Amino acid sequence: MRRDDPVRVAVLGCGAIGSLYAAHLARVPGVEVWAADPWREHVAAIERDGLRVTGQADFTAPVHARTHASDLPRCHLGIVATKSLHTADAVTAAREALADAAVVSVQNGVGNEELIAGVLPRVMRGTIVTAGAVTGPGVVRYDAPGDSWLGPFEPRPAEPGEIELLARLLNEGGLRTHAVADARGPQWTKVVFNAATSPLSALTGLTVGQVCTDPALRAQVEVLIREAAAVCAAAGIVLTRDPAEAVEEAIREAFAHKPSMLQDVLARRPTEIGVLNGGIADEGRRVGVLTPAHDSMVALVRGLESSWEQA
Ligand SMILES: NC(=O)C1=CN([C@@H]2O[C@H](COP(=O)(O)OP(=O)(O)OC[C@H]3O[C@@H](n4cnc5c(N)ncnc54)[C@H](OP(=O)(O)O)[C@@H]3O)[C@@H](O)[C@H]2O)C=CC1
Ligand SMILES: CC(C)(CO)C(=O)C(=O)O
Repeated sequence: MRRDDPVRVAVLGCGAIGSLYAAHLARVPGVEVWAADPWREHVAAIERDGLRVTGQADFTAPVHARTHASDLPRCHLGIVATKSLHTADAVTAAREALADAAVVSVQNGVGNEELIAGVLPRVMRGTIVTAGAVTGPGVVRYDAPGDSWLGPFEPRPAEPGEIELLARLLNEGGLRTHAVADARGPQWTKVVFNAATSPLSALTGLTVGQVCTDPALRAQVEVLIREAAAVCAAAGIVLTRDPAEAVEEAIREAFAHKPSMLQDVLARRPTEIGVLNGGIADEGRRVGVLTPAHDSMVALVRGLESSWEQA
């Protein structure tokens, strides 16, 4: 990269999270953001009017958008922000644009980095607590701020300088981000929180704050946390914060947010239950810890999904 060249960042999946990260990065001088998303009206609106952020921030940023990742130029950095079910397709379609890029997953759950590394050379683990939802073509509502953590994906790591560069650009754009040497702790800490709260929201229709403040549901949240924490302990994964603290923070900062799994249920899309509670259950089997509560969540959410096919 020459000194005066823009830093080009590709964003794959320009939904809630892709839009928030694309818009914040696009307002950093010297950064050019290219988003790929199949939704034609959204892409057309972004190209025409820019990407508008409402809610916790209010600005519009110039983002290039395309419906096909094969139309993106060569980029230095990539952000994968599709749902996990679409990770493999998204990176495969973007393989030319990202052939020499360092690429991060900002998705929830486990297993996305492995899929990205199956196609692309240098990968980062990313964990984000930022929350939002797309409210119409070209517009994303920023529901709750939150830190992001970026670190190497051990089998095919991005270079430390690339991780620091992306963290610096996100910080300059207004999203507080930490470059860390080992991102597994933050990632599993978020997985535990999501797996303890998102399926309960998805099954009841309640926001994250409502789930965490309803005494009966909160008791289930605690059971799910205890089971997941036992799996992490047996697997040698060190959580970076007490999940109970994350629950309190969600009540304070994101009370009215509908978790992305609830957004999926409301839109009758397949959820990420398999990479959240399913990921914990798989790890539990690997290390010999039973996970009946997470198994129940997987069965219930999968049952809900299959009811749509049968309706
Ligand atoms: N929403 C939130 O507040 C949070 C979400 N997350 C995580 O972030 C990730 C993204 O979630 P979210 O932004 O909510 O999801 P959205 O559904 O809002 O956005 C995903 C976007 O990716 C698009 N897409 C699907 N397939 C492809 C493809 N092959 N190439 C490019 N784009 C594609 C989707 O289009 P289409 O709809 O047509 O399929 C959609 O527009 C998930 O892992 C989620 O768990 C993490 C923290 C908070
Ligand atoms: C923002 C948060 C933490 C809410 O549960 C989330 O990860 C999601 O919506 O999936």
